Amino acid sequence: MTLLSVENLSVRLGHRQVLNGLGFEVEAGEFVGLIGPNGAGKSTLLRSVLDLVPTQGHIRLSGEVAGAMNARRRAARVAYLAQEREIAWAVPVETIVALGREPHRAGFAALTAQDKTTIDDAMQRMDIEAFRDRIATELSGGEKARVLTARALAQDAPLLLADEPTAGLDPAHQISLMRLFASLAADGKSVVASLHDLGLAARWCSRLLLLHEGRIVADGAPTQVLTPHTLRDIYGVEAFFGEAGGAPVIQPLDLADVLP
Ligand SMILES: Nc1ncnc2c1ncn2[C@@H]1O[C@H](COP(=O)(O)OP(=O)(O)OP(=O)(O)O)[C@@H](O)[C@H]1O
Repeated sequence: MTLLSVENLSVRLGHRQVLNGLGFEVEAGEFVGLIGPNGAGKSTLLRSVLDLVPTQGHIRLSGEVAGAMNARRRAARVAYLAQEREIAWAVPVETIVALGREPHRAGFAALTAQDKTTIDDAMQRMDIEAFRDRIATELSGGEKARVLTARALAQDAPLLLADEPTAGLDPAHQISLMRLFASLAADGKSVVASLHDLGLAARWCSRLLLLHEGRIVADGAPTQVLTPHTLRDIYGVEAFFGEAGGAPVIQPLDLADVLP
């Protein structure tokens, strides 16, 4: 089943043409890494799906035109983790995570047993149970990131869009998150995550979309997309390519114009 369909998507912000006629589909069960250098258009692409920027083209969520949906209907189909990790409200962590259940609740109805189970599950997955009663604004950057990810998970939408979800996380929590996203995909959901860590992207994503200057320049399996050629041409780096435990290992080493 196609959870996201993007056709001929263009976005202009101010005087800049940020996205240029993008097209791709995301099927249920995919963990797609959205990669590309700074300014390539990754956040803008994710924000387009949420109708947060003016777009031209066609975006469908589970077959339905995204722009025509009200916020509640959209939230039932797609959860979004924004790049900004600020939490404005000085309320307990659990209250922030519970906001993820809003699209499933009628008005100010109390949380159901199902809501509570989903919230507990999201907190456990993000390893934040220990500080469920702490005030969210008083947490560290990485802890806040985990709280906001838990909120997106609690939304329990079939598609999760995450903007640099591993930023600010320590290595163990980065790997846990990539494992979690891979397991969500294995359960039939889809995740599209923008990533700068090419090693994590290569190892855990089922597919990579490489953006450059507002266009998709490669789309496919990680080893097809991340080649010495694309790393040099698009990122301007030389990298080590290897393999461990049946998955690719990619480690950028130096700037392409520095190495002999
Ligand atoms: N409101 C805006 N007005 C004008 N240009 C903008 C606006 N927002 C973003 N841009 C430009 O659009 C381009 C793409 O930005 P975007 O944030 O989508 O890139 P990105 O791939 O997510 O980058 P990064 O990896 O640095 O987060 C950038 O050149 C940026 O300067």
